[in-house]
Amino acid sequence: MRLEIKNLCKTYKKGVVKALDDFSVTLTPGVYGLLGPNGAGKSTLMNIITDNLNADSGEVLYDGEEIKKLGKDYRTVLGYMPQQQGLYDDFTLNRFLWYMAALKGLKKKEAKEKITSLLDTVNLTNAAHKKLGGFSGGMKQRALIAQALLNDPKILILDEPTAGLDPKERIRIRNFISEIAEDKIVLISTHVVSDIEFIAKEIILLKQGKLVSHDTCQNLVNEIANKVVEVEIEKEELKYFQDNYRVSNLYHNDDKIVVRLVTDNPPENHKITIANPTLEDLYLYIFEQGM
Ligand SMILES: Nc1ncnc2c1ncn2[C@@H]1O[C@H](COP(=O)(O)OP(=O)(O)OP(=O)(O)O)[C@@H](O)[C@H]1O
Repeated sequence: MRLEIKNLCKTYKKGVVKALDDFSVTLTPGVYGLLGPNGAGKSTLMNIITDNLNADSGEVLYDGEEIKKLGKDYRTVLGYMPQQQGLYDDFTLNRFLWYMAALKGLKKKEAKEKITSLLDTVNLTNAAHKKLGGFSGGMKQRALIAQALLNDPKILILDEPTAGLDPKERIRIRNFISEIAEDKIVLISTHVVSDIEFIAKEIILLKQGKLVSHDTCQNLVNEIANKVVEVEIEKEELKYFQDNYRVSNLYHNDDKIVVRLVTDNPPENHKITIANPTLEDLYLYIFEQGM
């Protein structure tokens, strides 16, 4: 199974805003993390992949066939969790899931089984008869994930699935995504590096609509080997370092401060220790400009 995304371009406001700029990548079963800052083009890409938005040019192919031509056949293999918006606040969760199951064309028996098991999976069985309007942010996220899985999709597109979740829920959802990903193509967009650092087989880095890089987390962080350093500084020096370096972390050590920097040019005249780079360091290296 393959999803080929080829040379996508998309602009808004009559070409003034370039949201996607010749973006290409091929996905096979497994989890992909789509990482980029606000406005990078993540939602635009997901909307095109889910056929909710037309690209200006380029195409998306599912097993060699254009998704536009596949139409309904493509929708039956697709699960999409959009960002929280327009939830049916007056619906109970149960009614919402039955409604979504009907839209996806599930038979009654199939829908009943699926809804029961998904409610358990997302830990919302006890809330099934409560209205969505009274749900917390985390509960809404879990309801949206459940609806995306109703048709047992082969391609699962998740737009910031852990936004608004507390750490316990975040871990639960992350493990669950990892578990179900075996025979699916799962694309997760996020700003939160830890959501995908350990479960993604590849990370796709998107900046101003352009593909910066896509590779395993290990290969990506290897690109900044020797560029991550811990430096012991005086308190008075902190502002200088914050203004002139990418500071990915800092902590106090007696009367000194230790700053973690991601840099091509480590400071001289300081005690420096080379540190093991993380995906968060890489994110900062790529997306924090002008340093
Ligand atoms: N309907 C629209 N009309 C005009 N400009 C838009 C529209 N949708 C998105 N944009 C612009 O296109 C660019 C990409 O936006 P997009 O929402 O795809 O990015 P994103 O990476 O998903 O951002 P976020 O993380 O904030 O959701 C941004 O500059 C955004 O302002």
